[in-house]
Amino acid sequence: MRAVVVGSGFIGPVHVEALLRAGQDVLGIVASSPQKTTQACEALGLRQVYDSYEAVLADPHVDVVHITTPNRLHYDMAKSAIAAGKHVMCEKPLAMDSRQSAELVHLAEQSDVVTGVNYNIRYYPLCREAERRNADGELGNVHHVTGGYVQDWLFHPTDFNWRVLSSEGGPLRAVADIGTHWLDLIHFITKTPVRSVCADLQTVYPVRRRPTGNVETYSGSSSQPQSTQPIDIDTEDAGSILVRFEGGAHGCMTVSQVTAGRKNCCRFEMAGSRQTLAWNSESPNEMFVGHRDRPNETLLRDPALVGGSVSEGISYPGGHNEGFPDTFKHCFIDFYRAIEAKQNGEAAPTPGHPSFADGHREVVLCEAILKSHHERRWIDIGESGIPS
Ligand SMILES: NC(=O)C1=CN([C@@H]2O[C@H](COP(=O)(O)OP(=O)(O)OC[C@H]3O[C@@H](n4cnc5c(N)ncnc54)[C@H](OP(=O)(O)O)[C@@H]3O)[C@@H](O)[C@H]2O)C=CC1
Ligand SMILES: O=C1CO[C@H](CO)[C@@H](O)[C@@H]1O
Repeated sequence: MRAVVVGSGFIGPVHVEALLRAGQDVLGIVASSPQKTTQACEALGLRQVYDSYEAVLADPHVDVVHITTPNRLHYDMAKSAIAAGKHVMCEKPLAMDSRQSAELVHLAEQSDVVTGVNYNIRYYPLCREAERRNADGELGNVHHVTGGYVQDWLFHPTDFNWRVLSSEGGPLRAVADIGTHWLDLIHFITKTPVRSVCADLQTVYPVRRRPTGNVETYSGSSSQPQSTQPIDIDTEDAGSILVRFEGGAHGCMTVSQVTAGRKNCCRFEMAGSRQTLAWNSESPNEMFVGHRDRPNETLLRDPALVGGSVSEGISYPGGHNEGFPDTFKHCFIDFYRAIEAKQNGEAAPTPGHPSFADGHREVVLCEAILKSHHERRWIDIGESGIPS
């Protein structure tokens, strides 16, 4: 398969590297200007310098596009890629609102292309082992799930990124940007949808200082001091969200982008009727397995120590640690297998890559969370996906 990545900021190059490690052919990367495109292609050793996204879509040699641009561009770019007959791997969140994400699901269903949303955290091997333990009944009935996703890269009021503006990233920020990773992960492990939410969101800095130049994600600590101007912030820095799952399990998710010292910490503790599982993305190669009547265990990521087919998603032996970039590689391996299966008229492999329907579910949850916060009450999400 021949892929092109769109967006050359923080995560675009991660897609390129993961694709190359997954054995795919990457033709080029497209940035926001011809000059940046040339620079990015040179830095990554890519041969094809496209003038524009339109030129990518017009090129019959391109099979797949990876969309890694700011959130506000996902809908239009994904829609035009589907119309051009390209397979699409889109970064999360899938779209700015559920009208857009529902339309993308519909367009994908009507097309012959394979589509996906990069909820990569599912691809940490021990998260897959948690999914297997739940499916095989080792966890028992899940009573409740706690945890969330916290970071510190927007800790100072002088930290700035397009995500803090609802016009660029969507009306929810911390919840959409990182909370949806947690919600997707818990859904992946439990296969149980969230049916109600009760949210309390917090904007710690209602005004931030915006640098007058461009700022790439995570560039805050390394960038030179520059001139800034005050800007009103209309998105949340943090939030506490109670959830109720279908079937009655309870949950509690915390999100924050202003928690000093937590660099990129997605964690869960899942209490089942037979055991408890706890995992943290900052030490992703170990998982706590809690017992009531015998000593607790620490399970290390090791292909020899996991069950079912989980070892197929592990590339290195125990002790040879895997991390963030490897999750992209494994997500893309699954995605490209689904493309191959479709082309051969075979069923898609299971459990499969995160789909546009998964992406839409997360956008719907974001809307329910925002509604709950505004109306200061529990909001139900029905089978139809419409919050009430
Ligand atoms: N799954 C994951 O783990 C992660 C997912 N993401 C998601 O990826 C997306 C991008 O995030 P991130 O990389 O952090 O953001 P960045 O701002 O670092 O990068 C986005 C890039 O897109 C470029 N861009 C803007 N408009 C266009 C255009 N029309 N055509 C081509 N390129 C364009 C920007 O260029 P310029 O700066 O010149 O405007 C910038 O280089 C977001 O949706 C985010 O949620 C991000 C990080 C991790
Ligand atoms: O996984 C991730 C790490 O942090 C980034 C910045 O908040 C997110 O956008 C991203 O999805």
